[in-house]
Amino acid sequence: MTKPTLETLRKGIDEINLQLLELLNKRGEIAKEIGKLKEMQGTKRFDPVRERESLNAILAKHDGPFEASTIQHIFKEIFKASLELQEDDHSKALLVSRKNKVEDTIVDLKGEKIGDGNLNFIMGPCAVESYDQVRTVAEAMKAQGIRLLRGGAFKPRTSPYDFQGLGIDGLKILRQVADELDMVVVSEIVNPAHIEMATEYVDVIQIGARNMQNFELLKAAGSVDKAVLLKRGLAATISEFVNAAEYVMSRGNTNIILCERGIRTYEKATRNTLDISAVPILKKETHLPVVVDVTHSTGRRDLLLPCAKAAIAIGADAVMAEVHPDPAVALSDSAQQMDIPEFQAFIKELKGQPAQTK
Ligand SMILES: C=C(O[C@@H]1C=C(C(=O)O)C=C[C@H]1O)C(=O)O
Repeated sequence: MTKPTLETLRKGIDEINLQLLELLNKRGEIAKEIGKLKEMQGTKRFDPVRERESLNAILAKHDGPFEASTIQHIFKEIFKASLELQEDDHSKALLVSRKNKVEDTIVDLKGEKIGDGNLNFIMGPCAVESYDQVRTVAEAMKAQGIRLLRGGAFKPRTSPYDFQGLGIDGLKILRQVADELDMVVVSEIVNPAHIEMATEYVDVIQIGARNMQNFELLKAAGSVDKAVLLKRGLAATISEFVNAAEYVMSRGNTNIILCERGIRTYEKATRNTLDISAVPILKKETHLPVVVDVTHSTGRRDLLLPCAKAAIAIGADAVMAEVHPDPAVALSDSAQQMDIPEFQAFIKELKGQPAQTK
């Protein structure tokens, strides 16, 4: 008897591959038929009891050379794929997904559009400290044609002993200044019970990175008629981020702006690592506008401009950054806020950028 050669052995494998392929597809067709029957009967597609019985029957007949656990794993994958075949594509696509809506969502904030192909800016102090502080920054913004005014009134700080924000008084200051100068208020809300109250003062409810998976807050924000700016969590994957946006949209609120604000990595040179590739991924997978917060992602004033340029070049709909009349004495984030001359130079430089390619 001649020993089989590598070539003949591989030929055997090739034939089996094709048999497996044919059998898998035959099995898939049957699973689809079963799916239709279940649809008609109104029964659940996933049937763990049936899967357990099938696995037991398979394992009872199993006799090497693979480990039983390996066989179980392979068949479980087949069951899972069969189950997916039974679910129709539309019911699986998220509301925020491009599969569900091909056109870009444009969020219109009192005439300021985000997501219409033109670059916009969301600027303002990290935290609202006083009327004069907000008014000074807002006037400087207005002079540059920027109307989207951000400012924190409820500040989720890492330390409970750091400045926690002025709360409702801070929202009132923002509203007053915005009304005086015809601007739009973007401010973070941290408590689901505050959402209703906030709608009186803010035009955009910001959900901060630390609350990206605060599902009760997401649901509350999804239930009101106010735009939501949702920041990516510090350690959230893109899929988790997209699902957080889905929580908001599932409650009926379609005015959502996504914000990439850097993620936590091992790198210490910046406060967070700006995940710039998240921008085109989010734009491809969802129909929502995407903003890049260059302040929190970098935590460094010297990196604001280059990172904003990168954000614009890669297709961000808006750039978010913080401005304070005197950053050195700011009650929060003093190392990363721009003063007013720096802000003016920043905008001048960015407005000279070539138009983004879409
Ligand atoms: C095909 C069915 O639907 C699902 C898929 C299964 C499979 O691929 O074997 C088993 C049970 C269900 O979770 C079925 O119910 O028989």
